[in-house]
Amino acid sequence: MAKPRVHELAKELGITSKEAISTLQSLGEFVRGASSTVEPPVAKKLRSAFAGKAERAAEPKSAPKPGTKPAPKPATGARPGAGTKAGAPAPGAAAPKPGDKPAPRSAEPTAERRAPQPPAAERPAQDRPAPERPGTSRPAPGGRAPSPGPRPGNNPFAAQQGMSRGGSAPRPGAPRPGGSGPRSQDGAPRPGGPRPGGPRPGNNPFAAQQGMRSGRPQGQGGPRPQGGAPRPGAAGPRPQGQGGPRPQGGPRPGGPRPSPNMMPGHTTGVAPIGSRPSGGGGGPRRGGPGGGGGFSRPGGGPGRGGRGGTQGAFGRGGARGKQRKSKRAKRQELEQMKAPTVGGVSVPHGDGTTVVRLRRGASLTDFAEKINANPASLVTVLITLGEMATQTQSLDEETFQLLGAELGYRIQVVSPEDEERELFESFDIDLEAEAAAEGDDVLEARPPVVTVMGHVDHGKTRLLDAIRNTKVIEGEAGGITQHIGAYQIETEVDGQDRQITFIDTPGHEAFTAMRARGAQVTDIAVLVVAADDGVMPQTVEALNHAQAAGVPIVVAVNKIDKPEANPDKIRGQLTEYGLVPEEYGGDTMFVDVSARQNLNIDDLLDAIVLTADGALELRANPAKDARGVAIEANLDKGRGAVSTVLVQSGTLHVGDAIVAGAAYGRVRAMFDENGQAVETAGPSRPVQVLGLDSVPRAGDTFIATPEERTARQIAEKRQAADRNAQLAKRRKRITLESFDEAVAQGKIDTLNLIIKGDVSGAVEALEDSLLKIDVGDEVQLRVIHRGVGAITQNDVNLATVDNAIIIGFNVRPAERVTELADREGVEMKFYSVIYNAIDDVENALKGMLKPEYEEVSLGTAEIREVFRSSKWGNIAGAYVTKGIMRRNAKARLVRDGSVVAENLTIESLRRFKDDATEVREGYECGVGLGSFNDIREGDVIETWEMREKPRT
Ligand SMILES: Nc1nc2c(ncn2[C@@H]2O[C@H](COP(=O)(O)OP(=O)(O)OP(=O)(O)O)[C@@H](O)[C@H]2O)c(=O)[nH]1
Repeated sequence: MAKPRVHELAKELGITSKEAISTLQSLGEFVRGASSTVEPPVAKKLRSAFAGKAERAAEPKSAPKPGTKPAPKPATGARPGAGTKAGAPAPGAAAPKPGDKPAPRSAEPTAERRAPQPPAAERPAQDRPAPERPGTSRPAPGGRAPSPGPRPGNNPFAAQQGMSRGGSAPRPGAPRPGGSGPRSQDGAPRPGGPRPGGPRPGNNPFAAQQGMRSGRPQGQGGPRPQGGAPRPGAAGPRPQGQGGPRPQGGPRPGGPRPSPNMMPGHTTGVAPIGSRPSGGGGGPRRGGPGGGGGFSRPGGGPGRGGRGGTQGAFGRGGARGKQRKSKRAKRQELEQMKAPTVGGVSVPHGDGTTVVRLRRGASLTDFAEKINANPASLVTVLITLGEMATQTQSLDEETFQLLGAELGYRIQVVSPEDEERELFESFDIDLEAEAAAEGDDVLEARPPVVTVMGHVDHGKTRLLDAIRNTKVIEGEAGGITQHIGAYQIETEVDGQDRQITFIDTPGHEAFTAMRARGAQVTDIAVLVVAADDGVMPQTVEALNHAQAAGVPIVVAVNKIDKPEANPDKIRGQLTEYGLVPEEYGGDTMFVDVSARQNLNIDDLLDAIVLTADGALELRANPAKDARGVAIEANLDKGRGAVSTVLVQSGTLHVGDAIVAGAAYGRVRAMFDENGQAVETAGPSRPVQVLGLDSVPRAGDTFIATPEERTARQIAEKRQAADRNAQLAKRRKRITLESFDEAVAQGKIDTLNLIIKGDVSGAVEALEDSLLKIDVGDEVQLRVIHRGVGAITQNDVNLATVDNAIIIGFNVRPAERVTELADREGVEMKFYSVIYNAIDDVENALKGMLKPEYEEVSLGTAEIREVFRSSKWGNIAGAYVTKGIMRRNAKARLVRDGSVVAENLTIESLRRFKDDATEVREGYECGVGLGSFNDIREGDVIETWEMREKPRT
C-alpha cells in the first residue's frame, strides 16, 4: 500500500495541510511539506489525534476519554507489572512530562492533546480514568495500536523516551504511588519528584521493554540513591534524557540474552534491553547526576541520550538532536521498536509460522534481506546461539533452522527444483504453467528415454552396444564403460517405427547424478541382471534408485547364452524386491537376452515400448523453445565446450540462445550420435551442442531463451548460487578425519566408500582388506561402488548422494573431477600403497570405537619412615624418587621387587602439615593408603592412572 501524503491525510480529516503538518510536528513527527509521505503509523497517529479531537469536541469535558488517550493511563502504570507488557506501547511513553513538551501542545489544544499525554498528566484526575486502565486502556485504544509505538513519544524515540519517561513517568504519575515511593527515598532531589520511581516502572509498555528493568528497579527501589541523582537533572526537562542514559549504558552489560523472554512477534524481546538499562541505568545515574543534566550517560555520551533505549541496543550513541532525526532514522527506529531484541540487537521476529524460503547455500545477508533485518544483527544473534558466521558466508540448513527457531521463522531451504522454478520465475519463465497449458492440440508423442542399470559386469555396456549394433565395447580398456552421452535408435513395434533414446552412461550413478540436480531424465529403467550370477548388491541399489524415482523397470535377464544361466532364479529373486514378472501375474516385463549373441534384443525393445505405452503417457510440445537436460559435456581443445543435451520438450535449433546450468551461449552447431550435423532437435532427441561458454554438468537443465541476454543473466545467477552452495557444502560432507565425529554425534554409523584403482586386482584386494577390518558392530563399512580407471564425475556424484569417501588407488581424477569433488565437498584420498589406504580407513573406523585405557605410571616414592596413628592408621613418610605422587591416584606397594598390594589409593597426601594434591620428585611427603596399613620402611609406592590409549 502506498504511503499517504500529508495533504491526502489532511483532506481525509477535513483539515488543512498546514494544520496537519503542525499537528504532526507537535506529535513529534517532522514532515517537510504537504506532499511528503508519512508512514502508516504516523498517519494513524494523526488520524487518531483528530479523532480524539472530534470526540472531545463532542464531549468537551471528558476529553481524555479512556479510549482516546491511552496515554494517560500510563500513570497507573505505576505498577511495575503493568509496564512490562510488551504489547502496550506506550502509554506511558506518551507521557511527556508536563514540563517538557507539554508546552507546545498545550499551546495547540487540539489534536496534540489527546495524543500527547502531557495533557493527560496535567488533566485533572477526573479526566483520566486513570488507575484502572493502566493495562487495559492501552489495549483499548486498539485502534491506535500501531500508533502505540509512536504514540508514546509521538515518534519512535518516544519509545525510548518512553522509557525514560518511565523513569520520569512521572508526569502523570508523579502523584502516583510509584512516584512517591522513590521520592521518599531519595528525598527531595528531583523536582519532578514524582517522576522518579513510581511512574517509571509501570508507566508504559515501552518502559517495560526499554527501560524496563531500569524502571523497575528504580520504581521499587526507587531507593537507589542514584536514581535520585539523575533524576534531578532529568527532572529537568527532558524525560528522555533520563531514559536515555540507562539504555545506553546498559546494553553491554546484560543485554545479550534476551532470548528467554523473546516471543516472536513481540516486543518482549526487549528484555535484553531492559537488562542493559538496569546495568547501565544504575551506572549512569550515579555518576551522572553530577551534572545538572542528569543524563550522565554511562557511555559518556553527552546528553543526547534521550532515546537511548533502542539505540543503546545497537551500541550506537544516542541520536543527535532528538528533534533533528531524519525521517529515515525515525522510520528505522520505528521498525526497531517493533522488533524484539536478541543478543542485544533488534531483529524483526516472525510469529513462529512465518515461512522464510532460502536457497541452499544462502548467507545471513540473504536471510536478512528476506526478513528486512540488518545482516550484522543476525551475526550477533547467531553468536548468542553459539555459532559464528560472517554476513556473506553460506550457512547450512541446520544453522538456519536454529536461527529461524530463535527468531520465530520457519525456514525452508528450497530444493533444486524449487530453486530452478524461482529463478525462472524471476525472468517471467514459468515452465510448469507452460506445461500445464499445453493441451492435446500441441502435445505429440515422444520416444521414451531409457537408462540401463545393473550390477558390475552384468553386461550393461554390452547390451547398450548390442542395441546400437556397434562394437563399442571392444575399444574399451579393461572393459570400463567410457561412453558418454545418449543415442536414439529406431525399432519396429507392431508394424510401426518407434524410437527409443538410450542414455549411454549405464549405471544408476548417472541416473542418480541427474536426480541429484533435480533432473528427471529417465522414463524407463532397464535393469540388467546376469542370469549366471543373480541379483547382486548393485542390482538392488539400482532398482531402489529407480523405484525411488517412480520410474518403471524392464528387466533384461542377460547372458542367457551361458550354460549356467538360470533366468527363472532371477525372476524369483526379483519378486522379493517387488518386481513381479508378468508371467507370474505381476506388471514387470522380464526379457531374457544375450547381449553377446544379440539374442532377443528386439524383444527387449518391444518390452520397453510397451511398458512406455502402458505405464506412461509420453508426450511433449515440439513447437516451442527447447527445454531439456545436459547429459554430459567436456571441453574440447578445438571446439570449446561440447555438451550433449537431451531435449525434453520444444525444439532446439542451431542459432538458439540457450542456458544450461551455469553455461550459456548460442547454439553454433549440433550433431547427432553419429556425428552428423543436424539443424533441429525435437523432444527426446539427444544432440551434441557447440557454442556454450563453459561446460555444464550432467543433470543441469537447459532452456532456450528468446534473447541471449536472458540466458546470460540466468547463467550468472546460477553461477552465483553455485559459488554459495559450494562454500556451504564444503563444510558439510564426511571426511575420514571427521567420520569419527559424525558417528559420535549420531549422524552416521556407516562409512561409505567408493574404490577406484588402476587394475581390478588391486581394487578387489583393497576392497577385501577393507571389509575385513574388524571394527565391531558399532559401525559399518560399505563399499558402494568400485571400479577400474580414473575417478569420474559419476563417482563423485554417487559419493555426493551417499555421503561417501572416494579412495583412489594408483589413479587420479579425470578431467574436472577434482573441481567437482571440491565443489560438492566430497573427499578423495589417493594411495599407491595399499596398506596406507587400509590404515587410514581403519583409523577412521576405530576412531569411533569406545576409548581404550591403559595404565600409565605416574611416579614412585620410597618409604623412609612409618608413622603410626590410631586415628589415621599407618602413614608413610616417603620420598618421591620419580615422577609425582598424586592424591587419589591408584597405587601399588612394591617390597623387595615384588608387588605386595595392588589397587591401593593414595587417600591422603601431605607436605609437612599441609594437605597436598601432588608432590613432585625430590620432595618428601606423608602418604596414607587408606585402610591399608601393611607398610614398611624401604617399601616403594608406585602410583599410576588409566589414560585413554591412542588406537593403533
Ligand atoms: N556370455 C555372455 N557374456 C556377456 C554377455 N553380456 C556381457 N557379457 C560379458 O560380461 C562382461 C561384462 O560386460 P559389460 O558390458 O562390460 O558389463 P557392465 O555391466 O557394463 O560392466 P561395468 O561397466 O564394469 O559396470 C564382458 O566380458 C562381456 O563380454 C552375454 O550376454 N553373454
